[in-house]
Amino acid sequence: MSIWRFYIIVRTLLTFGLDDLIPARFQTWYFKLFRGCAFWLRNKHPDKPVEVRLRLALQSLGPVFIKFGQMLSTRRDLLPTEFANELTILQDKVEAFSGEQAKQIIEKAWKIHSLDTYLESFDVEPLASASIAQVHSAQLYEDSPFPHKEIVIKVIRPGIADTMRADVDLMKSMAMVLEKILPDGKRLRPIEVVKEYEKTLFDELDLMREAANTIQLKRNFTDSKSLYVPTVFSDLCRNNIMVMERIYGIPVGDIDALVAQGTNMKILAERGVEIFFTQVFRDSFFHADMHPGNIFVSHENPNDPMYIGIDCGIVGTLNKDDKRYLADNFIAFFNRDYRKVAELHVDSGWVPRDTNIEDFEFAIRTVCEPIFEKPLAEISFGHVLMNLFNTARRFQMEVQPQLVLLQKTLLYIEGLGRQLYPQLDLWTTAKPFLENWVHQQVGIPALVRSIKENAPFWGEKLPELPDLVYDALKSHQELQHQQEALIQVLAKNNQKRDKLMPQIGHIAAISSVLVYCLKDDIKVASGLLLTAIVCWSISKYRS
Ligand SMILES: Nc1ncnc2c1ncn2[C@@H]1O[C@H](COP(=O)(O)OP(=O)(O)OP(=O)(O)O)[C@@H](O)[C@H]1O
Repeated sequence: MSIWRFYIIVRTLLTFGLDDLIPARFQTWYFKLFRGCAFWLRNKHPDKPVEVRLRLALQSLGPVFIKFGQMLSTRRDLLPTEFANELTILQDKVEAFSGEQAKQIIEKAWKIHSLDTYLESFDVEPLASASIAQVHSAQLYEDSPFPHKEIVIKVIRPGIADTMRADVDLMKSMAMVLEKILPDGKRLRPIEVVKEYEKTLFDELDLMREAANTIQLKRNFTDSKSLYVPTVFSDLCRNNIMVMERIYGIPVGDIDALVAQGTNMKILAERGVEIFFTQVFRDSFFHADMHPGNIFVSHENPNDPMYIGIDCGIVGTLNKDDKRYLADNFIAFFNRDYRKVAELHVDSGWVPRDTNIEDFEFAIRTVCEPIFEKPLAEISFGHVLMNLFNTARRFQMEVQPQLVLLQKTLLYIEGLGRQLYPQLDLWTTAKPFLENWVHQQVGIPALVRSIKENAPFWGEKLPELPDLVYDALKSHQELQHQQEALIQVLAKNNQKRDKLMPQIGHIAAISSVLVYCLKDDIKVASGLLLTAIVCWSISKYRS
């Protein structure tokens, strides 16, 4: 851990007066003494509210803290609303690194001496520069084996992995301290929050992963009229480099340009919601970094507009249970059946079995009923989900990260849809997707689907079937032989046992006569005679 970096962080936090966030009872006399002596670390922004100071401090601490703040802004269960609102406006602005350096990184990754080997030209001026990577445009040779000449190359910022590692380690240490000193430390789980963040952050560093995600998304939307995903040239991709077709479109946030080219805004807004629900309920694979910088609209066919999606660094995947959870809850919600929502949570084991259903139902009703004061068309699914998660967490539900990612994406999509077309009726657009999915899960369609799903397995096993039948018949025959042999052995044993009984009977009868004649003992003689009678009777009964 770098002492200097630690000092910078402490200095930033103090000069933005964030020690105000430490509860009074933890502001010990030695802390106050230190604070008083450190005159060069005075709060330089006393006029600003503390949430604004927090945002500015994170902004000045660089990419790792900026992205952390952005992630925290979606955790309204952990942060007060004014803090969460403020953190949503954190900007990921960083200075570009030199184009020459980008060239060297690419040459090293491709193991070539000069980019001329593959590229006709390379634009040293970056197209865009973000905290983790920078994007350059380039042109391939006319006769290159790749399908597009105009390409972009995304290059990971040099040294960023080390900076991120050092910052995340420092964050973890701070989280440990916070968990101990904050009165609400146990509930806020700062260590877990940082670990969750660490995973997302380091995933973004691997561009092979992003390339694979992009290829998957493109495959899912092959021949789609709604979404185009640029082609990735996987042969040229490396962990720190990604090469893809260059796309030309209107950034989705540029409403004026969209209107100017005569885009049908209603269809565009509806398609955004449709694409999202198709990804969730059909593909179980969704783009989870839907900020406006990653979404473009094609110049072609403005009346039948098509989106272009880039940057699949963060994607979410859902399993069957997650989808069931979403569909069942949404439908119960829109029927305002809070009891059902509570029961679903308990029956499925999402909240502990001993949860008081009435309390849970009441808590959900309290947060959701005000949402339904609005007309159905204006309701935000994202807010419904957010309120549900926050309530469920109070009842000890561990909300899975993929569901949090989905809820965040949903908020983006809804915001975007309403920005494009304020009258967008979300419920009408989304309902068919939910109902269709639920319909697919029960009854005949579910049976047909299950047969379809298992068909490849049976198709694979079918050629082996005659051999399997032959083997089964053969072993049945062998078993029959073994069974017959066994019956014979048992029959022999039974014969022996059948002879034994009368013999014992005879011996007992003779002994009875002898005992009576020689010993004159009537009791023993009668006992032996009785034994003889029993043995004869048994052998008689068996035969
Ligand atoms: N295939 C492409 N064609 C044209 N421009 C592109 C392409 N890919 C990326 N860009 C440009 O580069 C910008 C940044 O790309 P991208 O979002 O992939 O990078 P990033 O480092 O993940 O950025 P951020 O974290 O801000 O999303 C885009 O907003 C877009 O302007």
